[in-house]
Amino acid sequence: MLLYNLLLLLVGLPVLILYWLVAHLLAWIITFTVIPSRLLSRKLNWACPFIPQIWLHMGHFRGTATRIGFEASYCINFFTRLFTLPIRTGLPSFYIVGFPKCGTTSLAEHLKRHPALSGTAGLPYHEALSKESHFFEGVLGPKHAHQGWLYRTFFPTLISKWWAEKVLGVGKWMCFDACPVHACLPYVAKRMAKLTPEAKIIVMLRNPVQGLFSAEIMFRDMGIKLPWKSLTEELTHERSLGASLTSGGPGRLSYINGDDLTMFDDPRFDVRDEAVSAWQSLYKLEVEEDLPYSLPEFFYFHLYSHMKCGEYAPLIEQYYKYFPPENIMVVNFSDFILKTELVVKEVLHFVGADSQHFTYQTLHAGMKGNYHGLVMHPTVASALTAHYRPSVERLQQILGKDLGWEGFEGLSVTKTIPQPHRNASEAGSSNSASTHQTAGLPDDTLPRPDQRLQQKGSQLFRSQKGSGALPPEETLVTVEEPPLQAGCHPLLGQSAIVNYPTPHSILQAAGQYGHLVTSATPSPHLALQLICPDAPVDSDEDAGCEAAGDRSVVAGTEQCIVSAATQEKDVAVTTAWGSPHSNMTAGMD
Ligand SMILES: Nc1ncnc2c1ncn2[C@@H]1O[C@H](COP(=O)(O)OS(=O)(=O)O)[C@@H](OP(=O)(O)O)[C@H]1O
Repeated sequence: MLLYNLLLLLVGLPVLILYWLVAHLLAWIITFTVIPSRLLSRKLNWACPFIPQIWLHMGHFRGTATRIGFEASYCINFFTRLFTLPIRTGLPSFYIVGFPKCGTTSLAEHLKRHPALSGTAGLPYHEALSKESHFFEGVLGPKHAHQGWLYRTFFPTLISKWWAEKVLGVGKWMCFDACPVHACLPYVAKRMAKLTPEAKIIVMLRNPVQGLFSAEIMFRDMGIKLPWKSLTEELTHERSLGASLTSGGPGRLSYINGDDLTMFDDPRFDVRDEAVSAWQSLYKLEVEEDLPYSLPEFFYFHLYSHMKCGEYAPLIEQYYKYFPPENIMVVNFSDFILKTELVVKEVLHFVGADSQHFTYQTLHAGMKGNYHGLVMHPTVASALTAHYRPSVERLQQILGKDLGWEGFEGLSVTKTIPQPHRNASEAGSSNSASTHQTAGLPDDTLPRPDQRLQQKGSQLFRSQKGSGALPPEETLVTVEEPPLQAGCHPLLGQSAIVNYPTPHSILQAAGQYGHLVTSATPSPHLALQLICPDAPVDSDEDAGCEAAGDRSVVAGTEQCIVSAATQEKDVAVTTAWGSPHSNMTAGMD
């Protein structure tokens, strides 16, 4: 063994160094003389469309100089990595998948201090690019966000492995990607599972209201002109559920507050149909499919997407769908900042790194925001808190614990939901499906805050569990506009028992499941029903409805009864749907 190492040192190392130098030289030549470097920079600016704004903000000379320096070093770095691909064999053993502004930079910095762990091989001087690849976000172009050989270019060479394992003897070398945007993009878990089915997943979570504000502060601090009015400004036009709802336009932030469904006219929270369908279409992207060309622009420049990033539950469920639960670790930001050392050691243990070789050291908070005394306006904060309540409740139910976030007290923590599984082969995963515990939810059971509500007659409603219909005194509220393309989708033929602890949370869940027909006054007999807005009435594809035994046509729409009565605690949700709809990519080209 000693002889082998000596031989490697004397022969292998000089060869590698020579190879490294040649690769560097080539990368420099290409960067400064050839078109590919322009294309590469264009791809970077496509994936991170705010970058040009940062340069603009710096003024002409400083901006231009920074741009040249940044693009050149980015290209040199990339081409060097590309030319040394044969000695880059590692894909991540684990990921810090997100969420943004939840302490991912700090955690990554701590982990990188372990001699057996390496982050990405991106620009070493760059706080973000040295830890996050943005690969699945399409930083190498919308066509390449699934290609394993390209993904390998983001990770260190065999030299790091050899150094850690053979020279330092600190155990198995591992590399990781800590790109927090990945958790926000619902198609990513599937792609990760395909490339690295055995990988471990670390998810960091923070009070979503704080996370959203932190993101806004970061963007504004970078000089990015955000197309929405700051969250520091007061909320406009609050209306309560009632007669006025009929005149309410679609696409407003809505939430359930006490017994009221409250909506806002505030344009910041305007949720257009296209945005909703575009977001939902991301759940349906296949592993090898090209990313929608307008994805980055849509992602970074719509408050809607940033808000969606804070609705952690359906996004986290993607990971439970494609990875075994024992491979997923959830870190609460509040724990992380209070007990950093403990959490870091837990993470090291989770990923299988020996903490004997690690000495904890206090580090500065990575990506710390410059708030300049700014605070979110209280009306906005309380609206957002209320908006996120259903999703946080759901999250707590998935995790089976109270996250202790301010404004989210008193939510249910009964661990209920994730059960079914995902066919691993569909993701190309080698994991056995039976070992997977996944959310019993469809790919795109996303909260639908953008419903136009209308009073409706009780004939819309049919109770399924037990015998009868709702008690006559129940008033039914139907969401019937807009007939969103993606609103009805995907539970096709599945069924699940979901435990909703209060009638209230049913209302919330109904909001998540799509179009809602439910009682305005929650009661133990509360029921919910989903409408498939434009499923063909006589289509064969409506088998789901038939299986559920309930189907009716009202005002040209097909109704699929989704669930029936609750008896305070349990709701049998038999999902049954009409056909999912086409044109799921509305709003994106
Ligand atoms: N140790 C510690 N204590 C307190 N706060 C901490 C710590 N580590 C990270 N942070 C805060 O985490 C926020 C940055 O999160 P991320 O690194 O995930 O941001 S990013 O998505 O990568 O841009 C950012 O939050 P804000 O300052 O509120 O913006 C950091 O300050």
